[in-house]
Amino acid sequence: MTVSAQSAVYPLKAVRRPIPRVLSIAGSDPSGGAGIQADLKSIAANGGYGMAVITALTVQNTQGVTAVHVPPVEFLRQQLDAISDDITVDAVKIGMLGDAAVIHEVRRWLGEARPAVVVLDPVMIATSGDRLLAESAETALRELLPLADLVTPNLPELAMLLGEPEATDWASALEQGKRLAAACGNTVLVKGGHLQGAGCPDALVNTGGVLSQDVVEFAGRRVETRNSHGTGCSLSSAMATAKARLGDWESALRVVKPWLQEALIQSEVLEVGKGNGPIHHFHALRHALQPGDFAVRMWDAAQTELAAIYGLDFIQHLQSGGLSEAQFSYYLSQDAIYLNGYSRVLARASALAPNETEQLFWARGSQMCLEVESELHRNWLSGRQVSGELGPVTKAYVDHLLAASASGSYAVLLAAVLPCYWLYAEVGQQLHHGYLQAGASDEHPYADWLRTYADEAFAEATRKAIDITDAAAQAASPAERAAMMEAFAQSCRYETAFFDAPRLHG
Ligand SMILES: Nc1ncnc2c1ncn2[C@@H]1O[C@H](COP(=O)(O)OP(=O)(O)O)[C@@H](O)[C@H]1O
Ligand SMILES: Cc1ncc(COP(=O)(O)OP(=O)(O)O)c(N)n1
Repeated sequence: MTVSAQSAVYPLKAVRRPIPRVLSIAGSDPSGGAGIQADLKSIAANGGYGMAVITALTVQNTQGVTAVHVPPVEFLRQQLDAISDDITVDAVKIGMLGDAAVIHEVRRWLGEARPAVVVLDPVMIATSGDRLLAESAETALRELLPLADLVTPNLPELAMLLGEPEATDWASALEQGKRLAAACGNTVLVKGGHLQGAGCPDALVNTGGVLSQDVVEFAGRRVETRNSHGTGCSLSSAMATAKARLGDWESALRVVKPWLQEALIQSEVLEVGKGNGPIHHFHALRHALQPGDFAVRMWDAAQTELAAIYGLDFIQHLQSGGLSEAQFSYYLSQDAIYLNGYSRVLARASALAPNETEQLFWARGSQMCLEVESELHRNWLSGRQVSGELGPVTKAYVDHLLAASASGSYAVLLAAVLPCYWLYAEVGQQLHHGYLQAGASDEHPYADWLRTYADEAFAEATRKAIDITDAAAQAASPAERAAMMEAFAQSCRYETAFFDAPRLHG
């Protein structure tokens, strides 16, 4: 028996360039939405290493192009040679070329360097209507087309290259795509961006049998936005990158089209310029959570429940002293039962803790719950007429905590236990403050209880519990963070229900 490079049971894909080295030969857009600036972002966002040789400088923003400067072609050639003499170029994207001299120089270089993948975006006129290619250079550009593997004209460019009127419907656009592909002997990416309607399709067209069929269509929804500056540049450089990574044009467009669609959808967050703004190339990048960020999110999520708690009869009557003895006793008895369950859950947090400091913190919390429970029985419940039966809210709350503890996620468990620290400490401070402001009378029937709320040790433990939960969120995956928020919000709701339970069940 021999060991084979291929698995007999699993068809391994051929190894391709994991991070392709992609060169953009294009003009500069100082506003960053199109040209080489867009290409470099697009290449990086699609998993490539980007390089750029600048053909022309434009004076441009989101409102249009006001000037173009084409540097000497000798200097362009030096840049191209500097790259190909040193670096293996896995794919090239060609964009704005400016004039015929630049086109000839790029053509000569392509003939010598022979990069494996060449995508040509035949940039002629910007969406703003400004010329990016001298009229006299159109013939030279047509002659360059056969040197590309993929050509990506928009509909006005497709018409111009064929010398035909611009297509106004998708079927005619595809027919034009076929004619151009046949004439150039390569693949044409026909783009539906300039059509009207709710859809925005694209299609790969090749009449030479290279694709799975002559026309491979990719449906897409039109995004309602003005921010389409540089979509053509971004698409062509993304295609060059994805082709080098994935091996064929169809696989490439299958990943690039949804990426571009999302970049258009998310473009609003960038707020760049007063005209046609850029797309959001890095929409998939989530910013790393900073210390304190998750605590803020939890605090925001707790606001509705805190407001509800402050509005409860139980809290207002506890504050004023008008709370019935029966309701207060019910609350104390359920608190004692709850603390016993809560203690077990904190012991589980201690067992899951990643380090000794946190292990000790939760173990101390667990022990403290049992001490407070026995204190409740010794000092507050003895002599009171209470049933000691498990109430429905207490049961539901403890069941929720046990479920979080059974999830096996330390972070989710902490998010579930935190409201009992945080909301209780907040409510306690408010009640204590109100009691002091009202004169801290010894005559208040719940004076002894209200005084216990000012416990600084508990406030300190709460701050520590928030810090630990916040740090656990930083280490958690996005899905785990979502589960944390869910667990936290549910416990907040139970905190409200717990304070309201004496009214309903007491
Ligand atoms: N409003 C839009 N919604 C969704 N996709 C769009 C939109 N505008 C353009 N696209 C996509 O952007 C890419 C570039 O299209 P197009 O606008 O036709 O080219 P260019 O930017 O070269 O003028 C294509 O994949 C097209 O489908
Ligand atoms: C420097 C530069 N190159 C190309 C373009 C055209 O960009 P494109 O992606 O074709 O689309 P619009 O920006 O015209 O919508 C450009 N503007 N600048």
